[in-house]
Amino acid sequence: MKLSFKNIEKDFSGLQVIKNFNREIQDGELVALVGPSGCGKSTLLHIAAGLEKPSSGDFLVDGVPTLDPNPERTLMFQENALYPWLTLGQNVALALEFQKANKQVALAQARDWLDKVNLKGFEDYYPHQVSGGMRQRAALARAFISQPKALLLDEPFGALDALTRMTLQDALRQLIREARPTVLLVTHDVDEALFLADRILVFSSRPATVLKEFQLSHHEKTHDLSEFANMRREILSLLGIHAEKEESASLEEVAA
Ligand SMILES: Nc1ncnc2c1ncn2[C@@H]1O[C@H](COP(=O)(O)OP(=O)(O)OP(=O)(O)O)[C@@H](O)[C@H]1O
Repeated sequence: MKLSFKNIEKDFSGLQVIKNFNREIQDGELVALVGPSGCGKSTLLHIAAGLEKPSSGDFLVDGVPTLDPNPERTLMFQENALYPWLTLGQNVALALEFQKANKQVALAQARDWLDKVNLKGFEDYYPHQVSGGMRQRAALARAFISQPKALLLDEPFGALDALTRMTLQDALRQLIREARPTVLLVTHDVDEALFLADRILVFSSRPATVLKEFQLSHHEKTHDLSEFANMRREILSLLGIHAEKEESASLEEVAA
C-alpha cells in the first residue's frame, strides 16, 4: 500500500503543527519519523490513520484521496492498548471480531499469532498478569492478525526498558519480513529508527518540516549499529543532542 502526503498542513485552533509536508511511502517500505517532542509526528500518523483531517493538502492511499479510518491501516500505540477485562487471546481475537469474523475462528487464529510472538501458553492470562514487554508482544499480535496493508506505529516500545525493547524490535522485524506491510514508525529512539527503518525523516520543532532525510541500505542489520555511527551522530546533532567526540573526551577529562 502506497501512502502519499501532498502539501499537508495542519493547525489546531491557529497553532500550526505541520507545514507543507510532502512525501511518498512506497509499498512495503518502513519509514521512521523522528523529531523533537510535540513537533507533530503523531499528528501525521493520525492523518494517515484517518483520525485527524489535514487543514489543507491531500493524504492518498494508493493514489486515492482518503480521509476515513480503515482496518487496512492499523494504528498501534505505546502502551495500555489492551482491554484489561479481556485475556490476551480475547484481546488479539477482537481485532478479527471487529471485522465480523466468527468468534471461535478468531480465537483459534489469535492462538497462532500469540505463538508467533512467543506467547504460547499465555492466551488465558489477563494483561495485568504479564509483563509490559509481553503486553506489547500481544499488542503486536493484535496489530498483525488482521493483516493490515499499512501499520502506523506510535512509539510502540517507548515504555519498555532497553533490553526488552530490543527483543521486541527483533519480533517486529520478523513479523514485518513475513507480512511486508508499509510502516510509518514514530520513535524517539534513534537506534530503533536505524535498526528498523529503510528511510528516516528527521523533523524540526513545531511546525514540523523535514530537516533531513536518511536512506538506509537494505542489507542485513544487527543491533550493532557501529557502521551507522556517522548517520547516528548527524541525526542526534539535528535533534540538538551533542554526540561529538571532543565533548565525550572532555567529559572523560572532567570525570578523571
Ligand atoms: N487533537 C488536538 N487538539 C489540539 N492540539 C493538538 C491535538 N493533537 C495534537 N495537538 C498539538 O499538536 C502539537 C503536536 O502534537 P503531536 O502529538 O503530533 O506531537 P509529537 O511530535 O508526536 O510529540 P511527542 O513526540 O511528544 O509524542 C502539540 O502541541 C499538541 O499539543
